Amino acid sequence: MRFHTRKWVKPEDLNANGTLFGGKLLAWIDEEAALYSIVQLESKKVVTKYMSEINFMSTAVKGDIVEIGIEVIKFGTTSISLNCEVRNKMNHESIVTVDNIIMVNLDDKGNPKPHGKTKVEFVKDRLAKQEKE
Ligand SMILES: CCCCCCCCCCCCCCCC(=O)SCCNC(=O)CCNC(=O)[C@H](O)C(C)(C)COP(=O)(O)OP(=O)(O)OC[C@H]1O[C@@H](n2cnc3c(N)ncnc32)[C@H](O)[C@@H]1OP(=O)(O)O
Repeated sequence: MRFHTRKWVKPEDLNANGTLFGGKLLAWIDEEAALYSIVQLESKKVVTKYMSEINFMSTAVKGDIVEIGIEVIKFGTTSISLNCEVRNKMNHESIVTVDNIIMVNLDDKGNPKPHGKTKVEFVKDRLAKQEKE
């Protein structure tokens, strides 16, 4: 799994117990899944369709640095299925895992649209290919 994004836990991210608010963490995960899908599918019209069970394993406190990892489980026809883990950057303790996030590529009318992708691509490879052409 690649951990692309780091977040710093700030006072405004805390719940009444002084630990990282779960809703904030889910917003970070949703944004990360959307960004990852937009890059992979080369489409700006991507929505979250489904999130599986969310397992909170440990917490984070003010000042902690957390990192968000995403990996592709499957490229579907209009969808992409992702797996996500958020962990403490310094000790790699797992904070939350989401086994299955389904993101769907949409057309201009908001209907599912085939994305044509079958494997993970890297932007640097796409750019190198464009340069050769
Ligand atoms: C110039 C300015 C540019 C700005 C540029 C900025 C861009 C920055 C944008 C950021 C964007 C952020 C986005 C954040 C993420 C949200 O917050 S998105 C908001 C929350 N989500 C929504 O509102 C979605 C609401 N749902 C829907 O609109 C409809 O359900 C959908 C998504 C169109 C799907 O419709 P549907 O009839 O269920 O479609 P269906 O054909 O049955 O299924 C489609 C695919 O999903 C799969 N699927 C459906 N249900 C399930 C399920 N329960 N389990 C597994 N798979 C499922 C199907 O298997 C199918 O996959 P494929 O086999 O085709 O691969």
